[in-house]
Amino acid sequence: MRKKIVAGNWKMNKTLPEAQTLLAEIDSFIQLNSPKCEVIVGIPFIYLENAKAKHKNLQVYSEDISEHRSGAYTGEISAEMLTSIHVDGSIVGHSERRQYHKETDEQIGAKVKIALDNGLTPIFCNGELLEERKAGKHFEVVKRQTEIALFNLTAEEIVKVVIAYEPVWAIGTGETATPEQAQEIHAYIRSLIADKYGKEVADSVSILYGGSVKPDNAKEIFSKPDVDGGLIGGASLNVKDFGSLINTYKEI
Ligand SMILES: O=C[C@H](O)COP(=O)(O)O
Repeated sequence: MRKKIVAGNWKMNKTLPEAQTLLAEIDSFIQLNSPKCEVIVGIPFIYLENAKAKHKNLQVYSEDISEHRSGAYTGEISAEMLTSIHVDGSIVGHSERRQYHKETDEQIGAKVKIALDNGLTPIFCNGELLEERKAGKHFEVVKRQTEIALFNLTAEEIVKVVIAYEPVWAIGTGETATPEQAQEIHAYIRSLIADKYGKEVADSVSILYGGSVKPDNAKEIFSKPDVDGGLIGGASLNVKDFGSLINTYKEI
């Protein structure tokens, strides 16, 4: 049975006091509510050390990672640095990194690999732009992104990757893919993995949906058979909404 996961991605939000308050609230929520899914918080680099030091049981992820191991890469944060402060994983290839920092599928593949090599769980993001969806190219785009970034991995490696399908047109827009659209493309991604690595491997990879998931639409989306949870932006910024999304798994 593959893992069900509710992961937050704070993006570039929260000051240190705000971050500390929200992390403490999420930690208490988990202790009081015994979630039926894994809970992950993806937070800005500068809060990671403090978060892991204060909340040992929280799964804390960075929002990015360097594709390089070490050296003259000013401003970059390496996998080794992250593991040295006990970070659990990294979001990799988010569409905002692809769009604003021009990250390529090849670079994203290198980031996935370096995360795995250092014992960090990568949440690998894929997903099409609005114009690609309108042109009916979403399957083709997601196939290319997935194959280039992941299909050099071994079966033992790919089962450690979490995939997050995030249609770019649904991120922060209030517009979500319908549960049927999410199911269709999640099943397609799983079929790509099955064709390359076999059904058993494909069935063990968690595929999250991201894009305007809120308490009022989560149950329908998370109930689909190939949707294993969500990568949550806006609704992960307060404990009421994030907690409600986590508790959705008690109703499914
Ligand atoms: O990483 C999270 C996604 O970009 C979704 O963001 P959103 O829930 O604010 O639409």
